[in-house]
Amino acid sequence: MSITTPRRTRQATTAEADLAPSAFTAGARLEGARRASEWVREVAALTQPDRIVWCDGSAAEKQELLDLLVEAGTLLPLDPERRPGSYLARSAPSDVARVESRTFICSKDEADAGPTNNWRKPGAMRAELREVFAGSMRGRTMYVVPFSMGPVGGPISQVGIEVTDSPYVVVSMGVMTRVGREVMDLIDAGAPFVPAVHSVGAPLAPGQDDVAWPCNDTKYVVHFPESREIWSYGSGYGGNALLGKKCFALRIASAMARDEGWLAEHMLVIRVTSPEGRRYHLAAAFPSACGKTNLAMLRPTLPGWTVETIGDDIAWLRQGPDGTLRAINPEAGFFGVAPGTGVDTNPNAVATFDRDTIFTNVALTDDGDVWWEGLTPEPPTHLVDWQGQDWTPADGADGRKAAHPNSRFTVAASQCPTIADTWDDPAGVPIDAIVFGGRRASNVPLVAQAYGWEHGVFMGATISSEQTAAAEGTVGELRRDPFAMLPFCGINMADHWAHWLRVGAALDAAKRPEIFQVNWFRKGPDGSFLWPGFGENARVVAWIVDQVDRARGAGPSASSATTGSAATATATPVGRVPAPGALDVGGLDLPDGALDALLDVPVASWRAEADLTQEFFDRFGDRVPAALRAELDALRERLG
Ligand SMILES: Nc1nc2c(ncn2[C@@H]2O[C@H](COP(=O)(O)OP(=O)(O)OP(=O)(O)O)[C@@H](O)[C@H]2O)c(=O)[nH]1
Ligand SMILES: O=C([O-])CC(=O)C(=O)O
Ligand SMILES: [Mn+2]
Repeated sequence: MSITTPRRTRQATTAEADLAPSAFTAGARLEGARRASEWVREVAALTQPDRIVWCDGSAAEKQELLDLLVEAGTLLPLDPERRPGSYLARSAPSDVARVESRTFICSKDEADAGPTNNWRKPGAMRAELREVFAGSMRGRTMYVVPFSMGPVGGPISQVGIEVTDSPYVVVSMGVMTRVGREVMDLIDAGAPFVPAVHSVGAPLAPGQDDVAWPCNDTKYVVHFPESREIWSYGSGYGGNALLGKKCFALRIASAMARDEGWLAEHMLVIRVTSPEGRRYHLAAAFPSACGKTNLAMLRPTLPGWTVETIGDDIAWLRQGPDGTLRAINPEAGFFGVAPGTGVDTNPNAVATFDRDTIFTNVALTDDGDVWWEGLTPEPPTHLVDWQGQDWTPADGADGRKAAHPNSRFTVAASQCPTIADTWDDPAGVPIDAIVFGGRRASNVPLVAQAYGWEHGVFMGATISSEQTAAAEGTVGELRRDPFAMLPFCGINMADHWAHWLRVGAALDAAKRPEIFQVNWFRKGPDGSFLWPGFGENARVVAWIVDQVDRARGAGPSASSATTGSAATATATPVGRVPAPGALDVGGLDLPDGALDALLDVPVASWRAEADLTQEFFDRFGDRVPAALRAELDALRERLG
């Protein structure tokens, strides 16, 4: 099979090159096959690729592209005995994470982007893009990738087309989304699609040799929320270049969701089964590199409990015909953080990427396998690091990492041993609890339950977290990351909160999810984590679902009764935390006083935090919903 579908394979002609790039004046969502090929022609006229290839998402096409990438030096095949069907990519050292300073929301009205986004006037941005994209694909092939976010044709799903000059992006999109003819058939039949243009921004002059990881120092990740368009330039890195993921499924989708009454969130989704066989679904929002993939693949240490994976990064939620809030995972793969992912912390992830995986910016072992900090307790005696340099444990002792802190694995969700049989149900799964989290060394308790939907939205709106390596910037710096959506919200963040209040109000109280906040990252005075985390987080999950049962009057579960506690929760100013004895810590080797320290709500620092919340809210002026201002007042009252 060829990587081209003959009907659509075509050379860009001079006549096309003369066409005015009217894609830049798109006002409404593009519809239908004619508009798809017209749009592709317009982009080609602007970017001037040597060749246009329409992708069909087949296995043969994938293999052809992989072979091409190996030949180009972008991918290094790993040892087929140790890691069948797997490859290592080393990016340019400057192209390793999302570029938030170069990410733009170009709504017509600046206030619709809000103070947390970089806004540019759409017209001015279009002019700028026209310049950088002009001829940007010269000497390269432009691939046309029709993709679906969510099961193809599902009631919560959406389709898009990404054109890209990066075969690495094509292969990755094939793992992360559903690519293929069925998607093109939907578009041919008139389904509206999100047009997404990507170029690495490295045109080749005739005869010029390519580099292994073409990219450009100038980068743009641009969204036009009203016309639902995406333009990305200069980067090959996941979150900047796989446009179905953050750009579409979060930034564009958050605008669609606001207009259409649903939710697009940076959330994992899991199915939890208690020892009595009761089933629950949790959706949890943590900022980048704060534990979503790990919670999504949790292997419970509590006997009798099961956790199954629905999604690890993005959820689309919508009220279903039965009145429950239903969630789908719009993705088809995982683009997971490698460092810290090991046999001890996340054995399910390790089993997932045992084959058919693309690793980016990890280290290479002498026997043709991969390694990174945390994969095994001890590093091999020799490695080639993520930049292709020799590395020994002595370098590690000097603080030189073998793998980039934001190195990643790209792998199909279907390979996960704990994937739920409902993970790709087009109708989604009914959500019982929503969890917000962040990386906080102090103040924020291990777990707290909101006093109601509005308080829960307040919790989500006020999350702060220490910055990680997933984006450029200073790692460890504390920043507000409301709903874990700070870098991903395509609308004014305060409007996102108002939208959550509306969605909650429209749900039947008996079916409305309970809202919680968690923090796996609280530290003791010696700077080490107080909570063991990972599989032990099942203990917190068990308390959460027991609280859900109680809120619904379903009565305590037998498993919670074994902890022998009548009152399961204690009211604190920030929410209900587990009452003494209510959190099952049996068999856990916690240091003396650790549990009290984990659940402590220090009033003085929370008063200071409330003042900071007021300052934060003030940045959004009168767009902050009155209900959230009232929640801040109520918090201050509880703090005394
Ligand atoms: N201490 C501790 N670390 C954790 C825990 N869960 C995850 N981590 C670490 O946090 C880092 C990121 O975890 P992930 O689960 O990949 O983060 P994510 O939220 O899926 O990140 P994105 O893909 O960037 O959105 C890894 O190094 C993990 O090992 C936990 O419970 N405790
Ligand atoms: O999008 C990416 O590059 C990876 C990711 O999940 C995040 O940063 O939250
Ligand atoms: Mn993410």
